[in-house]
Order: sequence, then C-alpha cells, then structure tokens
Amino acid sequence: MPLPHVGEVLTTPVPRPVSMPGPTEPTTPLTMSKLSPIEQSKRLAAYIAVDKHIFPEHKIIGIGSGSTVPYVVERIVQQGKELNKDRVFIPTGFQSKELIISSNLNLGDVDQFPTIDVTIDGADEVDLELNCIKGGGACHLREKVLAEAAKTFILVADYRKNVEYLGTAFTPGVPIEVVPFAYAKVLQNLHHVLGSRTAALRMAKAKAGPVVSDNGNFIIDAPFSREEMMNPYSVMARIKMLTGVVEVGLFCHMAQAAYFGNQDGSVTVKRMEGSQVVEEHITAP
Ligand SMILES: O=C[C@H](O)[C@H](O)[C@H](O)COP(=O)(O)O
Repeated sequence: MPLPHVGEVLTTPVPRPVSMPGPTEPTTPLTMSKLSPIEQSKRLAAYIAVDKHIFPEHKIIGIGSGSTVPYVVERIVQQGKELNKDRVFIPTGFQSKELIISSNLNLGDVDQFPTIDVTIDGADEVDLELNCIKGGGACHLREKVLAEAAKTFILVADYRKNVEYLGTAFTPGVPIEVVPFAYAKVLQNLHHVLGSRTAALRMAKAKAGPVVSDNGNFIIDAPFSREEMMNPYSVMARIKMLTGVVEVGLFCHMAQAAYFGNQDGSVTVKRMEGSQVVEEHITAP
C-alpha cells in the first residue's frame, strides 16, 4: 500500500464495521465522512500510522486498546486478505481480542510470540518526549508487555492527547494496577509516602465495587503535581517500588512515534530521530 505524502489527498472507503460484508465501497475523502470531528481525527491518526508502519514484511502485530484502535484494525483489514492471511495479531486485552476475532484476523498471544514486529496503541496523553499515560481503560499491564515486546511501538490519538507535560488534560492521575489484597496498603503508601493525597481506587460505573482489570486486579488512579510529572520516569520508578503494584501506566522512552489527528484534517507526527523528538505535519484534506 503506497504511503501518503505530505499534502497528499488521502482517499479511503467510507468506514463500516470491519466484519460487515458489502459491495465495493465508494471512495470518499477521509475528512468527509459522517464521523464526529473527534472520531475523524482518531481515524486519521490511525490510518496514517498504519500506512507508515505496517508493511508487508510485518507478520506479528500487536493491537492496543481504546477507542482509537478500532480504526487501526480497520486500516489493517483494508490492506487485504492476501497480506493478512500470514499475519498473527496479538491483543492487549479483551477489547482488542474481540476486535481481532470479529475482523477475521489471526489471533495469537505474546507467550507464543514474545517478539512483535510493530505494536500500535492508543494513549491518554503524550508529552514532548513521547512519554505517555496509558491505562484509562485499565489495559496498561498487557499494553506495556506488548510495547516492550515490539521492535517498533507507535501511538495514535486525537489532538487532545498531544500535551507538553503529562497530567495536563488527563486529570484522574496515573493508572496503577495492584493486586487486590494489597490495594489499601498501596493507597496508604501513595497518600503518605509518595504524596499523591487524592489517589483513589477506580470504581466501576455499571457494577457495584471496583474496576477489575483483565488480569483480575484493581486499579488506583494517583494524581501527581506538575513538577513531579515533568519527570515521569522518576514517578513511575517510585510507584513501581511499592509492594503490591503490578504495573504503572507511565510509558517512558518506549514509543518511536506518535500520530495525532487534528481538527483541520492534518496529522501531527512526533517521532524519535536519534535521541531527539522531531515534529512534522501531514495534511490529509
Ligand atoms: O487502558 C487503556 C489504554 O491505555 C488506552 O489505549 C488509552 O486509555 C487510550 O484510549 P482512547 O484511544 O480511547 O483514548
């Protein structure tokens, strides 16, 4: 599949649920669909990230979680059955597992494939150095394993997630997965030792009691000050030292690039070039 160039008009079939068969679809400019502006920007970021990073030689592909990732899978499906028949897709949780199955893609797991060619995932926020907060959907343990397993780890998001410092727009705090029997002690340590005074157990919305992750664990959301979040690696390391913590939703120095769909139909790309992050804009009218 040819890569889009800066300024190129991207055209694509009108989106439909990936599992829904249909006649040959008309080609419509990406930004002229019936999706809301936010959904359009998510889709734009996802499509360009797939076009730029998922090549025919990539056979083991990690699929992240969240509301942007369905567009990643949609674009992968558009690469065609011939390319996808020899590929294996590794999910980061229940949602992406269902997505892979319903898209008729081959499902695998990271214990069979501990080395992944490319993982593409969403993010709750991404900072200037490509550090990010993940775990707004409680999937960050598996997501981090798949990010580490990947030769290339790519983030996709809409423009609201593109920030200077983590914790700017995503305010619930750092998601922390903890083993259930240790949650009260971890909370106490967060409040009194690490100074996250409002850290709280994440409660379920349509169930009495706490959110339970795909791994059977609880989630704590722990806010930290702007000053502390300017050094997310240090925050992550201190949380990770607390006994009972399984994983922290701060991904530091892991992503090679992040794609943000903008409201004007362009995509902002931040990518590592050596040890520097460079930024460019791709226009997809
Ligand atoms: O646990 C959830 C994941 O880290 C998601 O990738 C993250 O919350 C972003 O999701 P969305 O694309 O829906 O904003």
